[in-house]
Amino acid sequence: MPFIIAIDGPAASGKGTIARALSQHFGFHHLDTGLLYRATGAKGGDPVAAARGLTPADLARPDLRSAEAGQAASRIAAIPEVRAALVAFQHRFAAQDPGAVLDGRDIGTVICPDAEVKLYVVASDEVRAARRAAELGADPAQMLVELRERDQRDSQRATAPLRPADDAVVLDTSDLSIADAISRAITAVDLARQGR
Ligand SMILES: Nc1ncnc2c1ncn2[C@@H]1O[C@H](COP(=O)(O)OP(=O)(O)OP(=O)(O)O)[C@@H](O)[C@H]1O
Ligand SMILES: Nc1ccn([C@@H]2O[C@H](COP(=O)(O)O)[C@@H](O)[C@H]2O)c(=O)n1
Repeated sequence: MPFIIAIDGPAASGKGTIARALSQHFGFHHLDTGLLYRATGAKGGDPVAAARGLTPADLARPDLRSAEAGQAASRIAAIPEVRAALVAFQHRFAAQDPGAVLDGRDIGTVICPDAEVKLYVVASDEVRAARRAAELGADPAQMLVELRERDQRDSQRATAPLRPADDAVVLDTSDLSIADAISRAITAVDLARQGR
């Protein structure tokens, strides 16, 4: 049975950074599920058809990390048929040996509710905005508005809203260096592997 690590949390909290590090440390596959929604939103046209027809080339578009692509993703992610179209791909990905790390908004609650480890990564709004602004070369105040708008939409939608699974370990990275955040995540996974 593959070992599954589910990582969820609000925008720019550090999910992807931790997920990449865990996948390298444990030799697991990694899927940034936000990319599926970003690519769907960026395609334009009917979002349900776009989600059903996603190709590897769509996922490799160079413009997917922008704030605009994030907002477009968040809007189409509220459509239940879009989410349904992306489930099978995520399940296939998670089924790979020896294990997989998936990060997103509904991994521990909807996509992989039986994941061996569930992390819910958070950081204060201001810290997240500052980090994302530094990454994109953008204005922190503008980023704060953008992230809050996206978080609100993601957590208030009816289907698969952003929320921690009941059995998730909450990891607040506000005052943690990247190395310390990764180290805590590795410890959480090591504990779960010992108990397997
Ligand atoms: N603990 C940390 N300390 C400082 N910077 C960090 C930390 N964790 C992540 N970062 C930086 O913050 C930014 C956002 O991190 P990351 O992309 O991992 O977040 P995310 O939750 O995956 O975002 P998204 O929801 O948009 O996919 C990146 O520039 C990353 O390098
Ligand atoms: N499992 C997921 C992953 C992402 N979303 C939506 O996509 C947006 C972009 O995600 P990033 O992780 O790249 O920031 C995000 O704001 C969500 O609306 C999702 O719904 N479920």
